[in-house]
Amino acid sequence: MLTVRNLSSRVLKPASFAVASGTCVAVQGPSGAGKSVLLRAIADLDPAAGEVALDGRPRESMPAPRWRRSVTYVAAESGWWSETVAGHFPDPTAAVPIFSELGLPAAALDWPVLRLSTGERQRIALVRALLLHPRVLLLDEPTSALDPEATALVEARLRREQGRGCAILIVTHAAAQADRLAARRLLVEDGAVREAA
Ligand SMILES: Nc1ncnc2c1ncn2[C@@H]1O[C@H](COP(=O)(O)OP(=O)(O)OP(=O)(O)O)[C@@H](O)[C@H]1O
Repeated sequence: MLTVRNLSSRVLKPASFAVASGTCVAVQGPSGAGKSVLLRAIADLDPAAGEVALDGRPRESMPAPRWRRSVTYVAAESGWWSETVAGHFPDPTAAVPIFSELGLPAAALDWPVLRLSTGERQRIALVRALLLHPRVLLLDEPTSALDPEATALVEARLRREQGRGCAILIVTHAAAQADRLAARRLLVEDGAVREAA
């Protein structure tokens, strides 16, 4: 269970909600409303006041890198620090089965990052996060550049993550995707977060 209480920042108005293990919550709202800011604040990537806890354990009780491995943020545009795809994986062979699940060929490990399409980047960034076996996935528009087939593959994988108890917060502008994946919706408007009816 991820618990957020009075989480606030320069952009974010105090937000309180919980996401149970194995459930998915869609985060929706207009462009610039604060959806990414919310996810980044939960992941402890930007300064924010308030309390965030995982299964009752406050995030202050663990080192920040450990928190971010358990509560993993996948940005809309991820960072890359190595020339090839394989350079982003401590154990590239472990990535191969998930590549396949997401419709990526194993050969993509040898590709230079520079040649990757936006949709390939999105999926490979997701693989990086999945290999951490996080307790919570914070996904920022993870399928915005994908065709319907690849989107379906990603959604199937996310359902499996839920099945193993992962809690998911997914920012999506696609109402149909929220319907398919999420049991609840959070609406972000002008930095304020509320439960959608
Ligand atoms: N570090 C920051 N300091 C000040 N303002 C910021 C910071 N980061 C983002 N903002 C602003 O906060 C607002 C919310 O940004 P955010 O990226 O969360 O929007 P969003 O809801 O994710 O939008 P989109 O759907 O377009 O991705 C924007 O006006 C943005 O310019």
